[in-house]
Amino acid sequence: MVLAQLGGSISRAIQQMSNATVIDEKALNDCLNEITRALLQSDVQFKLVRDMQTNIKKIVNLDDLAAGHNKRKIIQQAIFNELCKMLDPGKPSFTPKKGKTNVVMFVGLQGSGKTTTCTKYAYYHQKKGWKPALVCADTFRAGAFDQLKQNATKAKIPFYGSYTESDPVKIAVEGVERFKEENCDLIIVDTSGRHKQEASLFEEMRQVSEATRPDLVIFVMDSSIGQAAFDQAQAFKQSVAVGAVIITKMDGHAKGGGALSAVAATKSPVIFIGTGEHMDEFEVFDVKPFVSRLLGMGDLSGFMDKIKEVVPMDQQPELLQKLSEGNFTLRVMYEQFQNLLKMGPIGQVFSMLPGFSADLMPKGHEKEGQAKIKRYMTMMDSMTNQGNTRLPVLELDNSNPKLMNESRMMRIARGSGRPLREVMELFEEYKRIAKAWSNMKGLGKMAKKGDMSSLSRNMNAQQMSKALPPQMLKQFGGMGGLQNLMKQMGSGKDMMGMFGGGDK
Ligand SMILES: Nc1nc2c(ncn2[C@@H]2O[C@H](COP(=O)(O)OP(=O)(O)OP(=O)(O)O)[C@@H](O)[C@H]2O)c(=O)[nH]1
Repeated sequence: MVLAQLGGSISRAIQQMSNATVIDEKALNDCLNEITRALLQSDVQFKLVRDMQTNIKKIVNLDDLAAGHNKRKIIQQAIFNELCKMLDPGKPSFTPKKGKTNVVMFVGLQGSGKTTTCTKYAYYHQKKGWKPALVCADTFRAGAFDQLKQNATKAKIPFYGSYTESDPVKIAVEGVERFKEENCDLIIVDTSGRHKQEASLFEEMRQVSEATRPDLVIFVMDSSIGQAAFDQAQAFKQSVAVGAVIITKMDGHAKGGGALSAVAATKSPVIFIGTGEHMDEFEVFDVKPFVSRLLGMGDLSGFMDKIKEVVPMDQQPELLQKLSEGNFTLRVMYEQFQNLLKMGPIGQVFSMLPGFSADLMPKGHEKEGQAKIKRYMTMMDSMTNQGNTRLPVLELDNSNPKLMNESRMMRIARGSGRPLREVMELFEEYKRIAKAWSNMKGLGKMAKKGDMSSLSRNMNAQQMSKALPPQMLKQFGGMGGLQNLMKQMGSGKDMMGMFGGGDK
């Protein structure tokens, strides 16, 4: 069961309980049993699930709730809170301070994605203006240094390691010293992984940790680890002071419930998740939006954050303005293509913008996607604009598709050296994106005002579902999830409303 299915099962259990004529002990028990089953099937540790059930029962004392109390909402709130609690140990992890020396050590089993994650972590911070550096203290796996070196070179991050030295402690100390001298503010030490928990791995890890005195130890865990997650995470925690967890391969078909167990075992928060093999397939992990999404309640603020992340700062107000006007000219499309190309694989995120479907930059076919976009841009370079024509109509700034008659298309094809068929394809693509864009008009206006709750007042779920790109709608848990989210926004007060619905 992948996490999305887990969310679906929990939401269904809540829904079933809500459909009961009276919410009594039996309805509550049925609901909790259903949730327990779903969590266990997702590899969440038995004890955690049992504790969750007990806690909910303690909070929701049906006998004490006077008539008129909204029992359903109280139960729903309790479930939401308990899930958040499972993922949130209650104290934040150490946060590296920019400009100061921070040493961060990565630990985990072999193949968990540790080396890849070290580079992702470095790259993430580098993009935010940090000066990261990578030290390869993995002398166990032949090729580990080459892998780190390759990744680091690609991301232009300084690295340190050795082909001949076999003592990981020595390499770690030398590397950390070197980068301290070079004033790097984030020194990342990658350590060896082994096939399974073994004494020598833990001893080596402990020695590296003792010698380098890291400010933070991050435990990297593959999301497919299953029920073994709790014991494994705990074993690492007992040897070194694990302070944070990163879960990798969340893009796969793993059950993912092990994440919940790892948090409990290490009492450390999940700080990032890995969502692919690429350097930037790496996301900051936030508990509440994650649980909201898990329960199919969507994460609208996440969408707006993503716009902020992918669109350059100086273009954001302009983009929101254009979104709110719904006036999608070819020039707007050209500019967004430019952004998309600059971002490379992160362009996946961009596909959350209206119309910019994943088809434009399909996962695993980014190169082809980029080539197509470049071809489109070459053709658009041959369109009339202020710089290259004295004609009264500037094709690039026009949003009327009727303007593009055959003679114009032929001229563009000739000018760009591309076949007419491709120019026609470009216009089809443009019309499709422009339509999706115009549907977003309302959302753009509200986003500009910063008033998300007005969404529910001004748009119904049906309109909204049309306005959203399909993959985003999916993320909200489809039409049902969107309805729930909008109800919550309607009440706008607290998380309780997220589950929507009338009183019982
Ligand atoms: N799909 C997917 N693959 C990932 C992710 N993170 C890492 N990988 C892949 O997992 C495999 C193992 O990753 P490594 O970084 O070599 O693992 P490691 O834990 O450093 O292994 P050792 O150095 O042997 O301990 C590689 O093929 C990575 O590309 C992720 O988030 N998603």
